[in-house]
Amino acid sequence: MIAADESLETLRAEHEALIQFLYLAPVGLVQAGMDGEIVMINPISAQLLMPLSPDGNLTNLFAALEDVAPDLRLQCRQYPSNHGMVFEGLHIHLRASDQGRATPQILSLTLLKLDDTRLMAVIKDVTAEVRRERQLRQSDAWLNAILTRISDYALAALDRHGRLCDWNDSIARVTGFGEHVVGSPYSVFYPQDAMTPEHLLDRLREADHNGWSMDEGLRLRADGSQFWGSALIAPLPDREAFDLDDRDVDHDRDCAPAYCLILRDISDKRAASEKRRQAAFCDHLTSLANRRAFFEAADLELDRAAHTPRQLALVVFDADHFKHINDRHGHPAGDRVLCDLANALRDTFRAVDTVARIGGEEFAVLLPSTGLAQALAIAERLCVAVSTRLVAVDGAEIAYTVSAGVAVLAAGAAGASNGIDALIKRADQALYAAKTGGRNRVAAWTPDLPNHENTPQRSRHAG
Ligand SMILES: Nc1nc2c(ncn2[C@@H]2O[C@H](COP(=O)(O)OP(=O)(O)OP(=O)(O)O)[C@@H](O)[C@H]2O)c(=O)[nH]1
Repeated sequence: MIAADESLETLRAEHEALIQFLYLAPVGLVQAGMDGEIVMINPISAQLLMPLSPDGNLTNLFAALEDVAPDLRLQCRQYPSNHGMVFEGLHIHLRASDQGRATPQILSLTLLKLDDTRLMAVIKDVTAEVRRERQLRQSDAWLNAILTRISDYALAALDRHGRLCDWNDSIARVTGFGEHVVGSPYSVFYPQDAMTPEHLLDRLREADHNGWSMDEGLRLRADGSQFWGSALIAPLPDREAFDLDDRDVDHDRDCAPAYCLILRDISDKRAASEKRRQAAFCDHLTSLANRRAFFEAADLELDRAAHTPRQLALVVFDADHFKHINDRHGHPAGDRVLCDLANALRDTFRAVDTVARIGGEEFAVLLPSTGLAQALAIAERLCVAVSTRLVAVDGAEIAYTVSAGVAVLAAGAAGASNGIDALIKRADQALYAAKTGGRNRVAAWTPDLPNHENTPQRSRHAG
C-alpha cells in the first residue's frame, strides 16, 4: 500500500515537473487533438496566438491560424504516417495589422503528430533571425555570381535605359541572339508578359540603390525556346554620373555602358531552386503564391511605385457561401473548388501580376501599373468565367461564384500611403460591398463605403 502511495506521489511529482517545464519553456508549446482542439497551451503560445484568434477564443489551433496559415488542417489530414513531423519550421508571416503591432512579425511553427489522436505544435518568434538570414542570402547570391566560372554566363553591357550596348560570343552562346540584338532592351531575353517597361527600369534603379539586382525565372532564346536563368544587373563603377529620371536627349551619354548584365542558364539547378521556392512561397493546396510571397511582392511594388509614380491595383476575391459548399459536399470537395478557383485566377491574370491565396477562401491579386477601369474589367471577367464553371467531385457537379473588391493606389500616392495594409483595407471594404450587394459581383472602393471592421458578417483581421 505504502509502495503504491509512493509511486503515485512520484507520478504526481513527475507530472508537476512536466507542467513546470511546459510553462517555463522558452518556446511556445501547444498540444491539440487531430481536429486542432487545444488540450494544453503554455503562456508563450497563448501570447503569440491570442491576437490571431478571430473571436479571441483560443480553443482550436487551426481556427486560430486559419487566416494566416490556411493549409494546416489539410496538411495534418494528408499526413501519411500515424506519427512524425508534419512540417518543420513553417514560417507564418504576420502583417503589422494582423496583431495591431507596429512592425510585421514572423512566427515559426513546427507540428508533430504524436499518435492518431494528438498533435504537438512548437511556436517561436523568428522575426530577427529571418531578417539576418535574408541579408546573408543576398550576400551569398552575390558572391556566388562572382565566384562561379565565367564561361557559364552571357555578359552584356547595358546603357542607362537598359538597352544592350554591344554584342559578344557569350550572348550568342547562352541565348542564340545575334548582333541585331544591340539597341534592344534587355527584356528581349524574357518571355512576353514576364517584364513590363517599368519593371525593366525598376531593376536598374534597384541596382543603383543596392549595388546589384538579381532575379530568377524563365528566359527566352532567339529561337523562341525558354530556359531557366538568373539575371544579375550591377552598375559599372566608372560609368558617367547621371540621373535616370533625366530624360534629356544626349545621344553619346545615352548609349554609353552604365550597367553590366550577367545572364546565366541555370536549368540544371531549377529543380532544387524551385523546390526551395515552392516550400517557402507557394500555397500548399493551390500552388499559387502564399501570404508571404504576396506581402513580399506588395512591399516591392509599393517601393517601386514610391520611386517611380505609377498606379497599383489590388483585387481581393472571396468565394461566396463557401461554408455552405463545405457543409453540403464536405471539406475535401471545398478544397477542390478552391483549386478550381486558383486555376481560373492563374488563367486570367498576367505573369507580372501576383496571384496569391491569402486566407482560407480569400485570394488577392496585385496588378502593377494598372488603373481602376482595367482592374474592374479583368475582375469582372474572372467572376463571369467562374460562374459558368462546374467542379466535378465524386459524381457531383459543384457550381460556385466569387465576389471581388477592387482598390487602386493612384500614381504618386505610394510614398504617402500606409503601405499595402491600407490598400487591402480598401479592397476589403469594396469586397464587403460586393457581398452585401448580392454576391457574384465586383465592387470598387469609393470613399463613402462603410468601414466594416467590426461587423459580424466578415470577421477578418488579416490585412
Ligand atoms: N474546404 C476548405 N474550406 C475552408 C478552407 N479555409 C477556410 N474554409 C472555410 O471557408 C468558410 C468561410 O466561411 P465564411 O467566412 O462564413 O464565409 P462564406 O460561407 O463563404 O460566406 P460569404 O463569404 O459571406 O459569402 C468556412 O466554413 C471555413 O471553414 C480550406 O482551406 N478548405
